[in-house]
Amino acid sequence: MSAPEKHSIFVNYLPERWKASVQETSSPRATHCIYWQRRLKCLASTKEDPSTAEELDITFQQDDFDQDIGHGILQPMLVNSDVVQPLQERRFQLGENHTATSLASVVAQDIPLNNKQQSVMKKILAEALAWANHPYDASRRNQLLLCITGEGGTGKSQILKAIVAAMHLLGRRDEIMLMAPTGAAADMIGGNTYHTSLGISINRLQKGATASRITRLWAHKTIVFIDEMSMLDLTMLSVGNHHCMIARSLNRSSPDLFGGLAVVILIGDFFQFPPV
Ligand SMILES: Nc1ncnc2c1ncn2[C@@H]1O[C@H](COP(=O)(O)OP(=O)(O)OP(=O)(O)O)[C@@H](O)[C@H]1O
Repeated sequence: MSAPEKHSIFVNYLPERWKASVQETSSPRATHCIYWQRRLKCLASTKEDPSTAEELDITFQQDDFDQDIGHGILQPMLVNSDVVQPLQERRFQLGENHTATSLASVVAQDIPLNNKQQSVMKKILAEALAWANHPYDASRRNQLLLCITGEGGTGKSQILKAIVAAMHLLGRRDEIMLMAPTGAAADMIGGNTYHTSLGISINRLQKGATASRITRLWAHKTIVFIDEMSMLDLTMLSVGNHHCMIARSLNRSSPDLFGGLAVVILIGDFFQFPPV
């Protein structure tokens, strides 16, 4: 159908009192503009002018507006993925006597986890629960050193996300250190860079201030995640380990890694990014 034909059909469809002004214009685009302008004006004045309301009712019978939502205003609506239960509700579900298994199943309601992810998560949480409120004790401590690897998209970060959520439920989110070798990778997990977290700097003048900040940062930590591990070479890992040992005031002869934190987790895939 040609544009003028469409235009005349459209004009015929309009209420009588609008036709005159619309017919004065020859362009279909201009007609549309006038039409919508008038309708929007009518929407705003429906209450004050009953005759306009009547006319609108007739016009809207062939329209795709949903009048139930009130004056055609679009309302924000929740979709399924937005319906996340409030923290308090999840804590109530969890109860006082929680275990790693019950904690994992509560978290899995919001963050889907497959069997492998769940078992890794339970292992980490069991350790975190066992060491809650315990000061470092080298004679008792058996560090959990974990390496989570797999191709991109296999759900490694999902485990991290679930652990953070679980610790948040327990009110122990602050006990997790999240770091990655680059700013972009650190951003992805809501953490800091490896260098910032461990005070690794080439600027010697800042050393004193950095040392006290790092000591405070690493106090009362239970779990450390190092994401994108393939981007760290052995030297950088060793430097980080050394800085952490100092920050946590660990005896230098101790065989424990990363300041003797209960859980040390490296995540990544050696087939992805090489050391930076
Ligand atoms: N068990 C699961 N059920 C449903 N979706 C999942 C599950 N595990 C992970 N996903 C989804 O799959 C996608 C990839 O997961 P994730 O980012 O954890 O992979 P990854 O192994 O960390 O990838 P990369 O190495 O690229 O960072 C994400 O959108 C995540 O939400």
